[in-house]
Amino acid sequence: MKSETVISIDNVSKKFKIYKDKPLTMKEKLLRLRSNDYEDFKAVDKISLSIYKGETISLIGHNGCGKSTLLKLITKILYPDDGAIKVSGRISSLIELGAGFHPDFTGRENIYTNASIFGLSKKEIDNKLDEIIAFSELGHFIDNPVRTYSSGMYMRLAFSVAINVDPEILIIDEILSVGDENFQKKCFEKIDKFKKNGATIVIVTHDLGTVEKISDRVIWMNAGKIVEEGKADQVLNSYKQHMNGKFVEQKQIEYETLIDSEKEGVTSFHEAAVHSGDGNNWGSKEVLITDVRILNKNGTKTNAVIAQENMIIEIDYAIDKPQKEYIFGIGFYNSDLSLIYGNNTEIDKIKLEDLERNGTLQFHVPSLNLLSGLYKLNVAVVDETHRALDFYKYYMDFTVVSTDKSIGSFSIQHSWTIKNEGAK
Ligand SMILES: Nc1ncnc2c1ncn2[C@@H]1O[C@H](COP(=O)(O)OP(=O)(O)OP(=O)(O)O)[C@@H](O)[C@H]1O
Repeated sequence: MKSETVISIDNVSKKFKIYKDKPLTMKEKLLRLRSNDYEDFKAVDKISLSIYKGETISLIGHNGCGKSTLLKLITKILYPDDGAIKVSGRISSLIELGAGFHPDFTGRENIYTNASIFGLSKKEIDNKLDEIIAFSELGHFIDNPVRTYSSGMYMRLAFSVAINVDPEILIIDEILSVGDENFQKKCFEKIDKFKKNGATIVIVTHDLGTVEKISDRVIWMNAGKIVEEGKADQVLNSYKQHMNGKFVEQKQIEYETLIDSEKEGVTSFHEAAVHSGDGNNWGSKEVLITDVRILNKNGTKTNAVIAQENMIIEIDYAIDKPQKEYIFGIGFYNSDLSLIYGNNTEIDKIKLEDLERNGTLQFHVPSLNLLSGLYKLNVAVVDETHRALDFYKYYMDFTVVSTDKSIGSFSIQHSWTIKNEGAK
């Protein structure tokens, strides 16, 4: 594959100005009510990359990491502050679609002006016209001014032109937002044809399924830099793990904010369960569950955990009336409210007889085998006859994020093999 380099990006940087307090109105400008202070922000930071003829490359990364800026630098919509980009071959881009359309011209007229921007002669456009119109599915609307088009119609026309000019290099930014499902399917078929004909494709999309399907190489960007590049499954796996970590971090912040507001008098999960009167808490109260926490692998209280990591459920209790024996239990429910896992100290043959008046029990999970989703936690203490002392149904919700995309609730270690020889 590593044949001819068609796009060479050499130590390229692009910065934008971020205004701290930009004057907005004339009055603010005249009276200098706000400063015009700004900071330089590097959207693309010293990137070097060679893209080879016939490769399909996907750029991935979270919002604002510089993917679109890099595409715009390749297509010369923007120019780098530093470094150099060399492109060899006819390039067509599906970014800023329809930017060159004149609103008063008809769709047909705009095809001519737009396709000529891509370097096609009048004759070449004549030959392609029917194909472009048919692809756009605009029918007789093609002879109406484009200002009368819906945004979807406008995009379809722009897309049809860009994709039908036989580019050697195709640059695509989030095409999945163009048109309905059938139109998108058609676009993908067309892209597939390009690929088979040896065109080079650079695509930006958040649709990781598409990335996995079409890419020869994936480039993961963060804060204007390349974090990792390589084969799709390898880079996507690192990226998904990173994104799961970010998701959990965000959840953690939300959770901590919630805990802070609880301190300020907002009802806790625990109190809510007791006082809601919706039947989620019952028991004789001779033994009380006073608090329950989920701790992540760092020992931090949380309501979001990463699959395959260590998790601990801590249960604080207070004994009002001592019992002959205590059985503590937990249960996990999925979002359909089906019990997916339950365990208690009796099942595990742990006899709890002479407990301190106040104490804490820990339920250790060295590697949580749940799939991504929202789960509910039940916690209970009962006596040796299973009489409820304190029983919480749905004590709290917790989120699990997993890189395993299997369906259901549990991750199961598995492999697929195919046995051909001798199979009947
Ligand atoms: N013309 C501009 N002026 C100022 N800042 C800009 C400009 N264009 C982009 N930026 C900033 O540069 C950063 C990178 O933007 P870019 O559009 O390249 O990100 P992206 O990775 O494509 O994001 P997304 O996935 O949301 O499309 C962002 O912080 C954005 O706000």
